[in-house]
Amino acid sequence: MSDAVAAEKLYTYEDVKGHTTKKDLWMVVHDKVYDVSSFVDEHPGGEEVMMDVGGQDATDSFEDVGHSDEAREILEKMLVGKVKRNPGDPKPKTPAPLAPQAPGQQTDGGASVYAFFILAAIVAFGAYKYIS
Ligand code: HEM
Repeated sequence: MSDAVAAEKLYTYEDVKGHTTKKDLWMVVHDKVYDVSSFVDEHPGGEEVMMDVGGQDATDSFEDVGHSDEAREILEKMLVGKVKRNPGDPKPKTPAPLAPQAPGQQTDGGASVYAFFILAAIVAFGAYKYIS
């Protein structure tokens, strides 16, 4: 089935919950439904963790590991549809928004500027020693 067609299919959490065995394992990641049965055995992180989230929303577990782009490509190939949310179902998990930067707060950019000056001072000191 092509991704375009698969993405049109809607499944409720009730539907997803019915697929929790190793041979028939579904999970939800970012509100999309995946049939990961073919991948359980090959998962570099082991089958146990996959079984743990079978039939459930695995977004947090998947994202917490910091999976590679390759892992995401594998995931997309197993897409079977989208979640149809009913009242009481787990809330959608959207990508973590970039934290708004409070004024005066130290930023990563600030930290690297700091590191640059330290480095520059070391180089300057080295050059001074070399010359004298
Ligand atoms: C169907 C969804 C998943 C796919 C396609 C997938 C794919 C992969 C791939 C390709 C790797 C190798 C490293 C990388 O490329 O990032 C990996 C590693 C890993 N995965 Fe997953 N994964 C899935 C779900 C999960 C879930 C739900 C967990 C739960 C915690 C998990 C835990 C891990 C861990 C701990 C590793 C690291 C293994 C190691 O380096 O020793 N994965 N996964």
